[in-house]
Amino acid sequence: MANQSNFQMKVTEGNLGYVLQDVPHLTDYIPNLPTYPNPLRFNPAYSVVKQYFVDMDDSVPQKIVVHKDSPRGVHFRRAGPRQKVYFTPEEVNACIVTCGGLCPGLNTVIREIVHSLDYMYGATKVLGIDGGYRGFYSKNTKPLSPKIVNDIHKRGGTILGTSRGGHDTMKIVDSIQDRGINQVYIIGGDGTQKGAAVIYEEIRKRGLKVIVAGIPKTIDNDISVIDQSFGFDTAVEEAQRAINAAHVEAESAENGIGVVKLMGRYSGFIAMYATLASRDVDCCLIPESPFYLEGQGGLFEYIAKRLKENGHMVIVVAEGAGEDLLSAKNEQDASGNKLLQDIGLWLSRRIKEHFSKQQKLPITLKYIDPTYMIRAIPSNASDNVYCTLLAQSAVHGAMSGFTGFTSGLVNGRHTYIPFNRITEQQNKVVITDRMWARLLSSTNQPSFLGRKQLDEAKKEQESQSQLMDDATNIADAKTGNRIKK
Ligand SMILES: Nc1ncnc2c1ncn2[C@@H]1O[C@H](COP(=O)(O)OP(=O)(O)O)[C@@H](O)[C@H]1O
Ligand SMILES: O=P(O)(O)OC[C@H]1O[C@](O)(COP(=O)(O)O)[C@@H](O)[C@@H]1O
Ligand SMILES: [Mg+2]
Repeated sequence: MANQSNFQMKVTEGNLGYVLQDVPHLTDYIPNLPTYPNPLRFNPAYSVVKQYFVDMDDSVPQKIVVHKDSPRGVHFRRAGPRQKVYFTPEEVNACIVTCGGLCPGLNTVIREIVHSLDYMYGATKVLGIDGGYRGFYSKNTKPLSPKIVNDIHKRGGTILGTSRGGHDTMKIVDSIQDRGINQVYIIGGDGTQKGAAVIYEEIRKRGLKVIVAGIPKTIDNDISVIDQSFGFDTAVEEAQRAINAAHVEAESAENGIGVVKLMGRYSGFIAMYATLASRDVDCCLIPESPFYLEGQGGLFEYIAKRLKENGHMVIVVAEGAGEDLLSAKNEQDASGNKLLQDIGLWLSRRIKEHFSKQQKLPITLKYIDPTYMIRAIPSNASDNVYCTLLAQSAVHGAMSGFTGFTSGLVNGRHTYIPFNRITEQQNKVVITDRMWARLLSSTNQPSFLGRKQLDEAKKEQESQSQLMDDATNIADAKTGNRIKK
């Protein structure tokens, strides 16, 4: 995608190294907007809650582990309802769009946006955009009401449909303007949030009273800043069924090997957590940790060892793992994401060839690819609650006039995160971190890394956190705008 965002983050500094990386507000570019008392004041469910409204100055720290003398660091605006709102119920004309790949919980988020707008704020005009970004300009809208969406959280997928590619900023904003839409809820991953950022900028350029609110979606958990993405918990849980099947198959055969491929194009979180949860996995391969097959310390040597020790083994491989081992095709999907070859199939073939032909050790290998089955299921109970709170936060933020934000959980608190922080880098498993060490110690697999690679990985991690700290600390105190180095 060629679109580049020029998102200018609002930064406020306080005492003791406190930095608020704030989100835009309608009043930043439209002065003298009328405000109204939040209707939740009169809502019997919420009016009795002490301090239900969030203080304008509440913020949530990005880092919670700090040292005695260290600066307080980056904070995000705390999500939640404010005393004043910037829309009357009759005025709200909202729309919802889902983009990118499927993820458990999409329907729950749609449901809860519609319900929150209606039951909390009395806003009844909500449109569904059909089939992702291109639906804004190429398809009819679908009216959404609490009744229409009432049961959708029990279904997988998205009732609105989704797509990759098709992001045409001008056509999308023209459509928003022509339809008189004033709240745009955009549910999607890193690509989608980049698209949302450019839509917000164009809306601001045109001076429109239109909110752009993002809700982060990624089954791969590859969105940075937030604690975890919705649907991830469901995916890890569902992956257990495939791993169990692989284990049963492997255990029942002489020299049985079960190979399970899980999603994770650039980030191996599903594979890592599914492995840690299962305890039946002997080896987990992820994109962040390169591996090799032959020779000392390689995968074949480890497989031979496990088969000798235990008679069977289970391998979990994330779809983006071992990319350097496969011949590159350089193909992309409509959104510009790399199209990957099937690492699971390739690995299974190579293992069979090695053991049956070269080692003359008869093995029985079963390859299970549950990827789309995992992604297509409805969200589990805890993801449903999470989706509900994310959707409610987005609606509170929009009604309070905040815009250009993604609603996300940071250290267990709901926040509004500026788009640029969500899109600037991808969340990846850090192989020099404790979690990957826990995994290595639970499977006892080789790290496949030499001393040199470990040092390089550590250096890269240090320079990344240095970059983050630099970016965080440099802010123009007068204008509150970020200064680029
Ligand atoms: N840099 C970008 N600028 C504008 N739109 C983008 C950008 N990257 C992706 N998109 C759009 O966002 C949508 C979803 O992106 P995609 O990468 O497929 O999924 P995800 O949002 O799940 O990462 C697509 O319609 C795509 O055209
Ligand atoms: O076949 P599709 O629809 O392109 O989806 C496959 C990809 O979707 C993902 O699940 C996640 O992609 P997004 O979060 O970018 O939508 C990847 O793990 C996977 O490679
Ligand atoms: Mg993506």
